[in-house]
Amino acid sequence: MESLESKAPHVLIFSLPAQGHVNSMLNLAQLLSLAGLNITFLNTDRSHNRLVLHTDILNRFACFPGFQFKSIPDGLPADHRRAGYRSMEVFDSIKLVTEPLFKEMMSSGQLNSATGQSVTCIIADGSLSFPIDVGNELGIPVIHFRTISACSFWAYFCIQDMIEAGELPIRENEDMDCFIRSVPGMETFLRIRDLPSFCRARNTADSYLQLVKNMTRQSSRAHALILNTFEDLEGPVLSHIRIKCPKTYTIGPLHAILKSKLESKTTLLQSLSPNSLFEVDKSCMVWLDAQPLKSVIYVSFGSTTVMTKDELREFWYGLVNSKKRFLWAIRHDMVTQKDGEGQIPLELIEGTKDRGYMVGWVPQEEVLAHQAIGGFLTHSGWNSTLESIVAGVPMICWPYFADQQTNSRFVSEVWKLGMDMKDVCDRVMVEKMVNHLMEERREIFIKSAVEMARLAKESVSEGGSSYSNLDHLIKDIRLMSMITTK
Ligand SMILES: O=c1ccn([C@@H]2O[C@H](COP(=O)(O)OP(=O)(O)O[C@H]3O[C@H](CO)[C@@H](O)[C@H](O)[C@H]3O)[C@@H](O)[C@H]2O)c(=O)[nH]1
Ligand SMILES: C[C@H]1CC[C@@H]2C(C(=O)O)=CO[C@@H](O)[C@@H]21
Repeated sequence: MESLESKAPHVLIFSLPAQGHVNSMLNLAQLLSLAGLNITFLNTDRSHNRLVLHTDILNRFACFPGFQFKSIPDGLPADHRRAGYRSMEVFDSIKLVTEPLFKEMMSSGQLNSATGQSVTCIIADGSLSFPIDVGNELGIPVIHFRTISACSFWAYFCIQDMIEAGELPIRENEDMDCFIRSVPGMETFLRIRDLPSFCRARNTADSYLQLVKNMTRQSSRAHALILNTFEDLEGPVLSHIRIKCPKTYTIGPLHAILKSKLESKTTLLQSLSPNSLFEVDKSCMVWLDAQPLKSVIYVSFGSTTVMTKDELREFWYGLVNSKKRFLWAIRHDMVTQKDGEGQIPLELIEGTKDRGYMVGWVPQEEVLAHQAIGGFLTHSGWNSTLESIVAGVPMICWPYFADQQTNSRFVSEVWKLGMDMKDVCDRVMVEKMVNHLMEERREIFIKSAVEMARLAKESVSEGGSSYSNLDHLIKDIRLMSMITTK
């Protein structure tokens, strides 16, 4: 006779080594820990070491007795510049080095909890498919967590259809403003230039195009799919995704749901701090305190974007010429060739002294929530987009790569939360966009930004869609730890 035996749920969470991924996966880990689940968080050695160096992460999770960090090499040399398209090289090294080690760690029990309990469920980064195979071999269910938007996930998912319809590869001299017809639900607004950047490959055999096409389809093989989004934002595209991945849990914005859960546990509120792989410089908060209400445009291109010194100069001139105040987070490795000290034109230095503040890495969530912030010039990374939405801050989008090209189209054309300046980088355009966002067209954007922020907050409050979906996910994880015995 069959009976059900209950094992305490022990979830292994495995993140890709990139800021945008580690950030949202740690937020999920904290939420599941708050719900009483035992969690092992597997990071790469480098991500783990940087988190320990730049955050209070060990302290923050110390209050959860069932929580532990583990780490694994990502196979790249320590001095590898993990920025720009070179960040994609981690997929080769993971295949070569991390994948076999992961199999070994899983089968030898090295990832068991501190009390020796084995893993009952794996939540793997949706850009890694080998954990699904390992889970299948060991009889452990695997949930994919893709840290991008539903709209870009769906565009990736349809790459094969675009190839079969002859829309990819993009032909030489193709009009980039032509609409794409083979991404269901997006026929009336998605242009070629809005496809994830990997779709710009001239050849369908391109290794990155193949990689993102294949990895995305793998999510259908997972037990479930988690997306960091909410129903009111991406409902229509989610109904297409659910045809392929029926159990799709939308539980975002994760940073907001975590904040709302922690607010009800006042003793834990201090555990709300950035999951940063970079050293956070908080000096900008003092500068922001001294700026008038909604007067500052915050500029950041995230953790991976790189740009040439010419592009940097165009942005800089555009900002200074706009005569608006600006706070600019410039990572030390963002510019591909460094300018000589003396080459910065005096008018830029003067314009910045008067109205600007530049810093390496800021506490972004705090910055966006500051009353002095009136706009965000962003690369449209998904975390940044969600953080801006929750803060009700309208955006100018300058997408760099991957999902960002699709996110920026949705921000401007579908959600009307700002403007998209993809594929253009000149000072006149930057100046014009900044003035439109901060002044001329401000009212229109603010109206939709305020409404979307309200919907986002509603979704993470008790009774909201993300709030309930998180409860369902937790129930699902608990159910998985009930194993059938003879
Ligand atoms: O000075 C800064 C700049 C950024 N951030 C934080 O860093 C994160 C950046 O994440 P995101 O906006 O998603 O950008 P990327 O770091 O570029 O993230 C990668 O991962 C994302 C999620 O998969 C993808 O959407 C992006 O395209 C991909 O580049 C956000 O939480 C920001 O709050 C800071 O704390 N301080
Ligand atoms: C390195 C990038 C390729 C795929 C990942 C991604 C995704 O589509 O999930 C988004 O941005 C990146 O960090 C990853």
